Amino acid sequence: MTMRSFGLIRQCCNALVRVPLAREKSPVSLPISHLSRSLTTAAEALKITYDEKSEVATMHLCRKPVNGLSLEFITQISIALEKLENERSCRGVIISSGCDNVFCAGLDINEMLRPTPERLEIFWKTLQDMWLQLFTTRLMTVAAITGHCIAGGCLISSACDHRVMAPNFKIGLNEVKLGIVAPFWLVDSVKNLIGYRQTEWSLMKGHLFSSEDALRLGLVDKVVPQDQVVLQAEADMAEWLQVPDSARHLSKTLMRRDTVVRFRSGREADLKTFVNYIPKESIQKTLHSYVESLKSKK
Ligand SMILES: CC/C=C\C/C=C\C/C=C\C=C\CC(=O)SCCNC(=O)CCNC(=O)[C@H](O)C(C)(C)COP(=O)(O)OP(=O)(O)OC[C@H]1O[C@@H](n2cnc3c(N)ncnc32)[C@H](O)[C@@H]1OP(=O)(O)O
Repeated sequence: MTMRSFGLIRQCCNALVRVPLAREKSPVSLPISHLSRSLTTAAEALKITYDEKSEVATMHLCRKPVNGLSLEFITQISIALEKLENERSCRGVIISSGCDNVFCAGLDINEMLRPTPERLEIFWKTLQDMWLQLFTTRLMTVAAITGHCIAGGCLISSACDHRVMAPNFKIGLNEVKLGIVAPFWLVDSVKNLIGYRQTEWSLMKGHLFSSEDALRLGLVDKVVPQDQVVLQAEADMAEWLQVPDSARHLSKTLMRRDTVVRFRSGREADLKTFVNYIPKESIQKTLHSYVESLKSKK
């Protein structure tokens, strides 16, 4: 197998000074996070490899301990996606995790705790952009879900084209448990997979589905033992790439158009809601208690 890492991407990801490169906005300077805490450096957090033979890249999320989506991390993912999208030979990307038993625990909650208004706004815009990129990319996208996949984690997996998950983990939208509400575009992308009622019910309860239930409902496409998830994702990717790229991408565009149109017309209002809602004292209290409960479960 001929593997090479994307020098350009690594280079880009290591130097996070100006963001974002994503479509639909001009670069802005980033206030450096003093809140976001991770056991990995920005350089270690995202590893991209490319297999020339299969024409498939792997985006390995390694922001320990739980791949919490901080502004810097989302920006890295966004830049990497853009680079892969522009790499003509690349036809697909597998998104995998380097965190034990966690694919992604969603947004880094620290981003929402006592945030500065400026950073909060950039954070949400960058998340919106990253989601749109992933949801509409010409690349075939497969999520290799080797662990829990919660809220923002489900944002990533549900934006992909195909999902392989390990058994006995949790997946879904639990935002209400944090006293917040998932954005409509994330809800729409989950609804596209599992239908209205299951989405409504799980959203209102903050219910996380087991891998097995997720398979039954269509929130994931396959459940295989944890040590086979990546291999299965690679095999499924190879099968998917037998379909001509442009026809596959046009079909995806056709199917996702309504969601994208709704997103584009609602994204400004969604941003306003987020930046107004998160700093509220009542929300801050609930978020704080939630973080405390995570820490005290040990
Ligand atoms: C009308 C109003 C409208 C709109 C409002 C606006 C918009 C909505 C806004 C936001 C949408 C948010 C989506 C999200 O993604 S919120 C995040 C949701 N995620 C979670 O709830 C996951 C929480 N984590 C867990 O359940 C577990 O950690 C686990 C199952 C993923 C893993 O369990 P483990 O036992 O393996 O590990 P832990 O010991 O629990 O965790 C290790 C370490 O990591 C910290 N941590 C976990 N998750 C997060 C996180 N999401 N962000 C930051 N930090 C996290 C955890 O506290 C531990 O830290 P310490 O080692 O104790 O310091």
